[in-house]
Amino acid sequence: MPDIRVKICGLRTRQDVDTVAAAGAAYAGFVFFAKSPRNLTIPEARELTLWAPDGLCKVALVVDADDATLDAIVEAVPLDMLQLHGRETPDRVAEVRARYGLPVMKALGVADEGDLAPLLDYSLVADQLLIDAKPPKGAALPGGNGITFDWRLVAQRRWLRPWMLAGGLNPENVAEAVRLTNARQVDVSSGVESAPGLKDHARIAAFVRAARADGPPILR
Ligand SMILES: O=C(O)c1ccccc1NCC(=O)[C@H](O)[C@H](O)COP(=O)(O)O
Repeated sequence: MPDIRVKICGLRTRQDVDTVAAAGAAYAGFVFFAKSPRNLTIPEARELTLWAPDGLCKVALVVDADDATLDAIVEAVPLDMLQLHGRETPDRVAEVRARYGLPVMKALGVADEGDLAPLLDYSLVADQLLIDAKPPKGAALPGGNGITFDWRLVAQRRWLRPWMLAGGLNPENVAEAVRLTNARQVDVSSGVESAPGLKDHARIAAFVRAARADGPPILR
């Protein structure tokens, strides 16, 4: 079975970064969204991304960020990818990609079949797609809410670009999610936390093992 690539999102400390790298995750996500318990300032993110080892893909997550905000982030923080997690249009995705010369992953929320249609348009302009659960009405955060969607909607699906499954994944359910959907990449945030914004290092290691082994998690 080909390797499953794992993204752990919402890292806030050097220990988080070390744990993610040691566990063998491929991507580390850093959140720039003031309302999030995982939010980082630009200097904090710079410090963590400089600390991160080579080979770990450093992803900045933004929500409907304007050029000035993105300019400030990209100027100060060494990054490998931008994740757009708001209502960015396909044109805006293309604009961001061209302006910064960085790969762009566009996140889209899914609750039912009708939410899948826009994925085609975005797959023409983004480098990757992140298929997440749609946030509940009135939610403060567009992601990181720890809720799943019906994985059968994306089971065995392919788009023009690589895609990543997200939304309510955790060490206990990720193997089943991978088995059912055939996702080759998975993303998690709250499912590896002990409290909002506080990463649980044992759960990070268990998540990566479970995602890759397609078997039950071993929590040590
Ligand atoms: O994680 C956040 O706080 C966040 C805030 C604003 C926009 C997006 C956010 N997270 C995006 C992610 O990539 C999460 O990993 C993804 O939504 C899955 O989260 P979870 O269901 O908690 O695993």
